[in-house]
Amino acid sequence: MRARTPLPLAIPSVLAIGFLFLPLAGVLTRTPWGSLPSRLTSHEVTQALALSLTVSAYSLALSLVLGVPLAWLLARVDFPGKALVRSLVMLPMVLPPTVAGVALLQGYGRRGVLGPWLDEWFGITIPFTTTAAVTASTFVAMPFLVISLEGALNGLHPRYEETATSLGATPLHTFRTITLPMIAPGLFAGAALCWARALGEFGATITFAGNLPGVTQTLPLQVYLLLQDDPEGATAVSLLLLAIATAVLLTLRGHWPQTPTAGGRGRGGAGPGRDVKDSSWRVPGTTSRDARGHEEFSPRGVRPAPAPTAPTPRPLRTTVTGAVETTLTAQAGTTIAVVGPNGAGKTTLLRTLLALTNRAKAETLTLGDQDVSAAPPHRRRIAWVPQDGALFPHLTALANTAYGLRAQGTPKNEAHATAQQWLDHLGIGHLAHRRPGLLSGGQAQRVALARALAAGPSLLLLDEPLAALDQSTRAQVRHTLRTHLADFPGVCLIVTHDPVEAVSLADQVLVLEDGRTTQYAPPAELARHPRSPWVARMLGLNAWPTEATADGTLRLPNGATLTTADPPPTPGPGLAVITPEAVSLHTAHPTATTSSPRNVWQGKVRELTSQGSRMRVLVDADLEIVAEITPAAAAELKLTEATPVWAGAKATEVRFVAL
Ligand SMILES: Nc1ncnc2c1ncn2[C@@H]1O[C@H](COP(=O)(O)OP(=O)(O)OP(=O)(O)O)[C@@H](O)[C@H]1O
Repeated sequence: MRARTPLPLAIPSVLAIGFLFLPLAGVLTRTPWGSLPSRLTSHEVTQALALSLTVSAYSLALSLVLGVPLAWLLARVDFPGKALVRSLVMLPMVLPPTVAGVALLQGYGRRGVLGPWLDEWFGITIPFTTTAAVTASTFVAMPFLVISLEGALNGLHPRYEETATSLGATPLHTFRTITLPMIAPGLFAGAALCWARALGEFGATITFAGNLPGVTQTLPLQVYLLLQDDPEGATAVSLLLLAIATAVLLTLRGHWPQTPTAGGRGRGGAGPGRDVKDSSWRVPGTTSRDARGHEEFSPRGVRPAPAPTAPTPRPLRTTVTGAVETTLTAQAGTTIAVVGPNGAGKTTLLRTLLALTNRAKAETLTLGDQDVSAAPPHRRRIAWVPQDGALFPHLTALANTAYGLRAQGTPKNEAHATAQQWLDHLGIGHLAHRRPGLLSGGQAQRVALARALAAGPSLLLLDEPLAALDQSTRAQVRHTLRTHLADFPGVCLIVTHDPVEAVSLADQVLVLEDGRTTQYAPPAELARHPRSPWVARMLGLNAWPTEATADGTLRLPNGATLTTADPPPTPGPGLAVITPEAVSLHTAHPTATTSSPRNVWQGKVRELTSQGSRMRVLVDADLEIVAEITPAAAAELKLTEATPVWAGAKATEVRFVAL
């Protein structure tokens, strides 16, 4: 239900509307409707109209040629004095037009800064010519195009262009096929505003170009002239300008940059900011089961089509230095999970391999027998699937999937046929003609994977591919990923925060902490010998850095000691690890009971969470320790937050991992 408009807001709003509308109503009521056709078809008016259209068209063309690159520069390049340049661009928007005319005279007039040179070198005189009218119009109108386009470019997340590049598109191809279509509404709106402003330009034109019929006398100038001895004629021409301006605004409806329209710019696919749980973008008539990506792996019971031709297997060898330091070698067909705390450098590592950042450098990057360390992003054959998929919203699932092949020069029919095979292979062939805006999060992720695989990469980079999906879709897409990564002959790096994903999808786990490699090992090795407290905790274990002493006890940083039944043969640093299931909880000191663990801590329950059919209890003692117990045991102990408890672990349950 819509909220009622509050009266204190409604009254000034109505007044504002009246204030704006009244003068326009005046024009409408005072227009000499009877003589309107003859007045508007008179020689003077048609001549001025033709001149106005010519001047505004040239002005638009000039603004596009100069303004588009300038907008791109302002939006995409950091350079000294950028704020100053932006202010300069906006200045003509706020400058009184007559002042703009005076400035133009001082710049390009006969006695201006550039005028004498133009006259001397080229014999060109600008003032009081049609060129002057075009110059004046461009001066005041171009800022509208630049500002509007800069806004559109800023609103376009670079992820789209970067993904296109990773699929093999050259910068020019990316600009033509991704940037331009995606900023088209902003460009269109900016161009229309620029043209309309040029059409209505008066002050700068009359000052710099004069009022010469057939040369510089545009419609606004004619209105001014007519007003002096034919007010009705002025009203008639004003109506013409009013009609043109209204037509422009009506055409622009819904094309304003930043207008939050459904499926608008930058929101296609699982685009940035998209809530994949939002059901509003589902296809009408599809069941939630369909729209959430369930049961679609084998639509209509058909087995997924076989994979189209795959690239030759290529192992990976790389050494990365800078903000991230790591050395990786992996056999072809290996899936590597990249894990680590927030800010550890996982995304930076992927962007380094893609050559999309200068914060770190792949000193060596060899894929198979090819050294691509110095190759630009589009020649590396490294396909990237960003976290949200970044499907190109203006292309269908099929065209998205064919994008890499098309960018690499494959003819359209062939590329589309191969793309269809990939979509079939991933079980989403029936969605080929849908735009990303009509795909669910799970479907969009599969299309993004199909698009990456279809480009024939040697290295596949997946940045948290399941992060934006809800739990049940996540399980489905994980299954799809596992199936298809098993077939992928190159190396695949998956960034993830989810230990289940790391363990279930990967052959190797790369642990990054603070930009450095803590561990690079198979998941089982990670579980057996976690090399840092973070790794152990990621795997759900209790772990503390410790120092094994000569007497066989483990000394913790806070001075406390742990007793282990299996003391290390030599003293040294390591991790003390206890599984949560091995921690027992008691309401009294356990020495008073039959079971008597050698390690006992007194503390308070800080947090209780359920984990499947078990309860995880976080206890604050001298150290933080997690116990995993049954709900029945939790109920028996009457555990709630802040309940005082004793936590115990037998010496046989304390494991020492040497570092
Ligand atoms: N463009 C940048 N300029 C400077 N520092 C950056 C830039 N991007 C990221 N960083 C910093 O680099 C470090 C690593 O960031 P990165 O995004 O690679 O981490 P991450 O492991 O992917 O983190 P998360 O798990 O939160 O996504 C962080 O400290 C981050 O603040």
